[in-house]
Amino acid sequence: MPDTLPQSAPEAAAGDDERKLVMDVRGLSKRYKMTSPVTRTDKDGNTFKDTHYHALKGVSFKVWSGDRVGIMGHNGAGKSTLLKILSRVLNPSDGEAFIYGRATSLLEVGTGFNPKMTGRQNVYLNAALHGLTRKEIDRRMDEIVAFSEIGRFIEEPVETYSTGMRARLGFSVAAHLDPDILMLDEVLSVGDAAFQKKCLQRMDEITGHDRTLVFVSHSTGAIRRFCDRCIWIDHGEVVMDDDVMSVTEAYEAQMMNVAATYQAPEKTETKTDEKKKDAKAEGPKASSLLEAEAEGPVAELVTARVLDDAGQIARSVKIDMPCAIEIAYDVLQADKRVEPALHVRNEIGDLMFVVAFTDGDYPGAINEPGRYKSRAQIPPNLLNEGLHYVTVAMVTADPMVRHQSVDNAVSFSVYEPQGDDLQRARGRYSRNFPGGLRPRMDWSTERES
Ligand SMILES: Nc1ncnc2c1ncn2[C@@H]1O[C@H](COP(=O)(O)OP(=O)(O)OP(=O)(O)O)[C@@H](O)[C@H]1O
Repeated sequence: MPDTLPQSAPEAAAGDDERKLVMDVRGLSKRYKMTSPVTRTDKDGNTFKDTHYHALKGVSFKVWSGDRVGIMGHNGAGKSTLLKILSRVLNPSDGEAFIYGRATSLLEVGTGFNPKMTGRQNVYLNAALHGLTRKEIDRRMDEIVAFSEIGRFIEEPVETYSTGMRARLGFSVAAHLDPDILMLDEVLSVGDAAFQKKCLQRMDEITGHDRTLVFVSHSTGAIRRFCDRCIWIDHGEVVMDDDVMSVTEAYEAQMMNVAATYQAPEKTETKTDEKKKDAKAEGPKASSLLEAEAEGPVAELVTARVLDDAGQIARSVKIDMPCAIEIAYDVLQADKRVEPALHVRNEIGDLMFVVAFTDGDYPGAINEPGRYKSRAQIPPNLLNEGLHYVTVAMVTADPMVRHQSVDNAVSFSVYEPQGDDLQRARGRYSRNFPGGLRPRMDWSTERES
């Protein structure tokens, strides 16, 4: 049980990979002492009083130079505890974490500020603590101050700074220390995503292909934007460690119920009341809003799928690519003119848009019984980043009656791929876009004078 974390362990400095091993985390555990004990059951079924909270339970992983590792998990999963241990702010109860190379954690830099000293003095102090000589600091000082956007406040004591200003200066120092490994906790950068991006761009500049990033976040969008690998921590344990898309998709499926496919439940010969009760059970809710119920159902959704631009089922779609909602449905009565409709909501339930049925191949609408398949394409550069839930409705026109509505039948997340392709709707705006939509408009500009 080590009291301190060694900065390096010589026997493991070279990895079995072509790239260098920069972080070797072996069986890290952390138990916090609690004021009130909890009752637990051991594997033999015996109960006992435990005065510790097990925030991390045997976490192991390796990081190689150039990895950009996202660490994600629910509130209280143990992410910050892990980062604190890696930053040597906290000792583990068990296990070891070897770090090879110069690691900088925003956690250390930001929290290391002396409130009575000016911003400038703190930059000297912190950079010196990280091994920079006075000359090196002098050379970088102007850049650090400019990058932090602190302006003349750099001569004021840090205790007069807002939380955001303190975080910006912390970022700026961290980003100018030329670290081999940069560790960031998104929680500390709340409020200014532009700055976060700037810091990561700076990482790219200074470390080129050997950059290593460990980035803690709740946001699958941020992790996808900045990382290529992701470790999912749940209740203090690593549940998945893989490429960023596989892990974030699995996380969204489990934690946010994202499901790109819907299959109608098997039909049973139950009474209408029981059917309604069934519909309230888990999963997408199917409700029959039936004026025509006496005549039996008019149309029923059978399947729904979210497809990417290659026609594959997709739980996540790139913001600058089209995707499609494909539905199969049974029309059960003649001469009803069935028209499917889609309602798309974002993750906080705001209605983004409603799509009516405008398929020109069926000008007279669908009025023959049978199974139909329709596909509606959502254009690229329309939806904002984040989760989207699609409700599918079966409607008849003249008069307008909604016969079935399957709430949140399918869902998917829109994400922005990495890179700086200005064809995307982002332009040069680096913050998270407010608003439900993020359309790319065709601008035209003429010089008038
Ligand atoms: N000093 C402490 N004493 C006791 N329990 C603690 C302490 N610090 C953290 N914990 C507990 O350990 C667990 C993990 O906390 P941690 O901050 O690492 O989680 P997290 O994944 O970073 O959460 P969040 O996403 O909310 O920031 C939580 O249940 C928390 O209440």
